Amino acid sequence: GLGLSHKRDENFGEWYSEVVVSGEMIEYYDISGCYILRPWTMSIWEIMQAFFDAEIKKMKIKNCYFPVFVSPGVLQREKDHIEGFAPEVAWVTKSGDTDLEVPIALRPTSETVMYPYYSKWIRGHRDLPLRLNQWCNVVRWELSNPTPFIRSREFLWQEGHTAFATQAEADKEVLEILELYRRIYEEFLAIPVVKGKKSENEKFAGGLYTTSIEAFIPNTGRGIQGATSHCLGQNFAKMFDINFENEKGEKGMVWQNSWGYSTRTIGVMVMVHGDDKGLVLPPKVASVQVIVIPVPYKDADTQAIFDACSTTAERLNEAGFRAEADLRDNYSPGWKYSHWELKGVPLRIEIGPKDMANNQVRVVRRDNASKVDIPTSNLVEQIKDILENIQQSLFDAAKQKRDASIKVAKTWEEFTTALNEKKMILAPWCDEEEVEKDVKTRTKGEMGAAKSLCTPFDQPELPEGTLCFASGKPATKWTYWGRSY
Ligand SMILES: O=C1CCCN[C@@H]1CCCn1cnc2cc(F)c(F)cc2c1=O
Ligand SMILES: [Mg+2]
Repeated sequence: GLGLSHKRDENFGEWYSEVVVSGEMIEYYDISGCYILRPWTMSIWEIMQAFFDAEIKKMKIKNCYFPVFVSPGVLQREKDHIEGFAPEVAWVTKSGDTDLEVPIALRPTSETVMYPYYSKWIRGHRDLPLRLNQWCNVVRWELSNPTPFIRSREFLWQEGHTAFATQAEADKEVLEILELYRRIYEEFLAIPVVKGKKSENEKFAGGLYTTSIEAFIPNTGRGIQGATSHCLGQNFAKMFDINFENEKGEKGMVWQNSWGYSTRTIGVMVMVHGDDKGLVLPPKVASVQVIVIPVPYKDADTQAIFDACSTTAERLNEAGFRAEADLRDNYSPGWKYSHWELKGVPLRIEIGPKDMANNQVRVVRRDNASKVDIPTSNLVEQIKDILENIQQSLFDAAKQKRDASIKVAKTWEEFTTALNEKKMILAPWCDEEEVEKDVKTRTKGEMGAAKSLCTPFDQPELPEGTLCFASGKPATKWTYWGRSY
């Protein structure tokens, strides 16, 4: 029968795996770490993509498509970029039963695929800025525990790759893109995130600096990187000889950025908003925002009830909402309620004989199960208000839970206590790499080590003489720490 067999607060991992399948988002696949993305997932991905694609087009960024295959030569061009990642690279070694002369890698990211051509295309300052993006899949043969959306061997993302004449232009774009990522999380997925800068230890090794948005999963007490926007500096320009002649005829290397977000966003949304009845979709990304369900009664006029349901769905769709009527005659109303609750549809409309007689419909919210009767005369306006209210209250609830998971720690004792309480820890840090490595060593365990999540742009006051929680040296900044995905 319907209904989940795992409770969110009892066995989060089992609950998560079951809810993405029962909600018809994911189908497990016969290759470990690979998942089938069903329409219920793709519609969410497409809604976010439509927003982000429109926004980058306003910034004059153009879409392109580079091959998925990478020749080994270029992939290994950047030593410290690739060394740590080598085990994750998947290789094509045969065609048919013939070995390839040279094995070919599948792109884990496209810097090394694209930048030899950036070198070719960029000659003079008039060729700048060059700003390209691609929507594609990438392959990373992850070895640690695969999790739908969160950690898979193939995933969908967009990757932006831009080149500028000056560092100032690059710095500015890094933050413009990061703001778009914040909007995806906070305005569409109703998930609060922290904007900040990654530590030297956690940043993209091939780049100059990394900014990110960090989310938090209170149930597991783990931070999760939501999206990244890197300034690559001139590192890749040096490696791939990407230079240009400026107005004065001088040769200079370009300044580059690369930035991406992936289908991981959807997994974070499931974890943050889901409950024991299944998915809970924020209206902004719900492919069905309102499901209309007929409640026929033995001697009532069933056809009239079904017609009222179709009309109600039509009126809502004409008003720009995404509504459907579930008129299947082989399922009971009760079965339909559970089914669409599992799938996380934000709003249910029930229409039975009494509702018909009173020219009203019964509206049930998925987030708080509240019921209200609405006169059909004022339907569109009230549905609009309720959906906006659901979006806002999902965000508010998630923010309240996330804020309750943040703890300030000024000493090692307070830090480890908060870590064991599954908190996201805000601590004063001396910003020394060795100290961060030391924190990882000292917190190693079966739950995984703690690491820095980001140094928030929004820095609290740091009183003179505040000491680092881990080293006792003078602290220079507040940084978020925690276990992470
Ligand atoms: O994070 C982004 C945004 C989109 C464009 N790329 C950057 C940096 C990607 C960092 N990264 C991340 N993972 C990798 C995995 C690999 F197997 C590999 F060969 C390389 C990488 C790798 O460079
Ligand atoms: Mg990785």
